[in-house]
Amino acid sequence: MEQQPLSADDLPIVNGRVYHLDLAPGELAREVILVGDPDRVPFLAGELLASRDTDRCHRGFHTITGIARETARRVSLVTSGIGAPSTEIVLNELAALNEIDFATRTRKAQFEPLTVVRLGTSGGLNPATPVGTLVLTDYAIGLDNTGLFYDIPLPGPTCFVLEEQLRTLLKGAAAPGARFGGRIVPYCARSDRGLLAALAREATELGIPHARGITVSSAGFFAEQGRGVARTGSTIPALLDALATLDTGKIGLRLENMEMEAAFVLHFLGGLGYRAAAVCAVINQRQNGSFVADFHRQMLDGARLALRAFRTLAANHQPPGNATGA
Ligand SMILES: O=P(O)(O)O[C@H]1O[C@H](CO)[C@@H](O)[C@H]1O
Ligand SMILES: O=c1cc[nH]c(=O)[nH]1
Repeated sequence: MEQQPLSADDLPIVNGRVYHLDLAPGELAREVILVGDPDRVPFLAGELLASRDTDRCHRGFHTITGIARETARRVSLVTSGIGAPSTEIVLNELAALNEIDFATRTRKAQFEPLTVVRLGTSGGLNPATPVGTLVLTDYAIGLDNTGLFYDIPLPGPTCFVLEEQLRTLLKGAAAPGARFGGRIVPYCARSDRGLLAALAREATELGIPHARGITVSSAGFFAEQGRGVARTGSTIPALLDALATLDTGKIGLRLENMEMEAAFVLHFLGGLGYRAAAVCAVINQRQNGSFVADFHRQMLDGARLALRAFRTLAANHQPPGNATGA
């Protein structure tokens, strides 16, 4: 059946470029490092790229594409902005750049999957994991509702168990009489297994302090992460204490960190059949209140892991591996 072209409203394209990122299709590499902070893009580009072919900045979304010095492979450094709603816009536009023929506004008959590593900062939930550690996300629990608008099958039975455990925990921890108690719906996603394994191997090989575990992706930074700064009430004031009691049982993984984008990235890109994983530095310990503001070293380490993992996957011609299994 012939495809209906996407309308100008479905996919806004201005002067041949996607509306928010201001990128044209040839300006995106198939391998992407996605960071929250736009300033991280020129920093990583300056440290890691031998040359650049694209440098665009629009609405705070900075993108630089070029050749990585260490791997001689083309990579795009892309800004997600903060949180799932901003990330949703960015990932849809990346997918459109990869899949849509801008001349006909129809989906190409064939396209290669993107490989995306989210590289960010996070708050530590496991007191045994020191500040400065890179957490490689095995599973991510989304507490934003952006992910719920994408009806993507469960990636496996472990995600089912984690969703149930978190749903029960959040419902039980809500403040008595809270208007929205029991109405925060968690969803679970996981990193591409091949990409995660490659990142872990590289981290071990390079001697970079790292841990693997579960990441909680919140809808905001303050009440959504258990910070009681505002003068309003909170639906789950004891969120951190509640999370600390979670026993994932047989799964054997701990909650390691809390940030704001990983779950949506893994959920959405996994649903497209793309490869995605998340690497986030622990920059503070939520249990003891510490916070460090200089994490350049960790961002460089994380980006190197991603570049090297991209090279390994390409050498092995490994297809995305998130659709089946646990
Ligand atoms: O360092 P980035 O990638 O922005 O990630 C973390 O930092 C921001 C909050 O300070 C959120 O985006 C959170 O996910
Ligand atoms: O505590 C933290 C630290 C970084 N990013 C977050 O979202 N939370």
